[in-house]
Amino acid sequence: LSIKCRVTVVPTTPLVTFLERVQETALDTFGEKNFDAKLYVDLSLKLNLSKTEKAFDGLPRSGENGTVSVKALKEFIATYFDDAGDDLLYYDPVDFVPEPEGFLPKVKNPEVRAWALEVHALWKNLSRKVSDGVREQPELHTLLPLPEAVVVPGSRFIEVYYWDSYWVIRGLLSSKMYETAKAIVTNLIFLVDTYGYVLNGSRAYYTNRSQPPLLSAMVYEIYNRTCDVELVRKALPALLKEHAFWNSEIHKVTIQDAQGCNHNLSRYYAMWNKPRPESSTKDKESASKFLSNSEKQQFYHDIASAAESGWDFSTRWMRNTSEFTTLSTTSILPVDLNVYILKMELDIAFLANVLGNKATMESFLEAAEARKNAINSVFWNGEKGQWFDYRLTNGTICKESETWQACNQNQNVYASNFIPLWIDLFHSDKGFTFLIQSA
Ligand SMILES: OC[C@H]1O[C@H](O[C@H]2O[C@H](CO)[C@@H](O)[C@H](O)[C@H]2O)[C@H](O)[C@@H](O)[C@@H]1O
Repeated sequence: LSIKCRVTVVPTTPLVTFLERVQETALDTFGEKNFDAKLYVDLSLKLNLSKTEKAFDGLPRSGENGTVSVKALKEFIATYFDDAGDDLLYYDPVDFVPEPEGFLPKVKNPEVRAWALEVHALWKNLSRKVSDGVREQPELHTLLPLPEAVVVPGSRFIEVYYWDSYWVIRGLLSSKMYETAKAIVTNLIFLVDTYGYVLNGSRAYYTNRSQPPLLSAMVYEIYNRTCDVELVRKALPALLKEHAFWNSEIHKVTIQDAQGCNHNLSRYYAMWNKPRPESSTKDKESASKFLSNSEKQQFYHDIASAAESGWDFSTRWMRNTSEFTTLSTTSILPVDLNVYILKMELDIAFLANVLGNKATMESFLEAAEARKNAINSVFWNGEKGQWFDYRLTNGTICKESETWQACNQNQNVYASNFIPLWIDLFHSDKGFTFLIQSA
């Protein structure tokens, strides 16, 4: 009756595959000290891929392992590639002013205000625009051609990230930078239109997974500040598509409670079963303990799914908390993901109402009610006053449904056990009352 869940794999680009080879060679040549695998998959080509590959294959190699010398590899990289980050240009955000009018009116302490203004000034440092070259010849870049200006997390993360954008937007709204906030949402909608979901980040090697789904929360926050109905009109179809993605066959799991009631919940489930290109050398080393190809593939799938959770990497996803190779992200129903999807359902209902679309509003209020019940039936633990992640008995097997067992709740304490308190719906009962009483 049960069948093995197939892992859908979203193929990457020939450029990413080639850059992984360069990455591996660089590790052999330059050694582990200060090695950052991501740097190599962020390089962009100066010439076309076949010419570059030909030159790479022609590099002189020596010794048993065919090592390339430091000098030859440095020369090859300088000749054939632009530096990582060269394809993203510094950008002056249109709505940035050094001290916005009405900035954080409740913050009176002068030192805290000065610090807040320093943080505010970071928006200028972190704003970028994808260069025209990426749009003209996308095959030379792993950076994706987003249409609008972007705000990047910074440091080695020189592309847009999905869930980082939520906090970026919260900050931008405090800084009164509404246009920049809307541009970020436009980019994320572009990703949904192009791929069917918001990618982990705007790189060709991130197309196989998403990240904690907070797009609806971004639209909701912006609408509350700006009352921009056009933004809502543009966003709603993308939000409906994203909701379908997180409830798709691979993400959705049904749990039957003791009363025989079925509850649908979602899990992280990347569409990938190979090393992550941005950390390929590290992932291969971690997987070297497994002998069979299918065990390796399962492990890679769970690594990419942990990256999809935004919690890469936490003991939360491990069967044995001291052994990384027991990572089993896809066999866990996470509290936080389901709360984000519940929030998405409530936001969609709210936004549909803004557009006068009553049918969508009603169907999403119903979906939210069902998920709230599922969260309380499957995750809530009255004795401990928390919502716990739920371990599936056999996550890789697709069954019609699985019967709830108390022993499958992971009773370790993580911040995510309290995420339901983010949603007003949970304030009147359970954890909130419990926390107030304990306090
Ligand atoms: O701030 C950006 C993100 O940084 C971390 O994850 C990202 O880097 C990983 C390795 O380079 C990659 O595998 C992962 O998919 C990326 O999202 C952090 O864990 C994320 O929470 C954060 O969004």
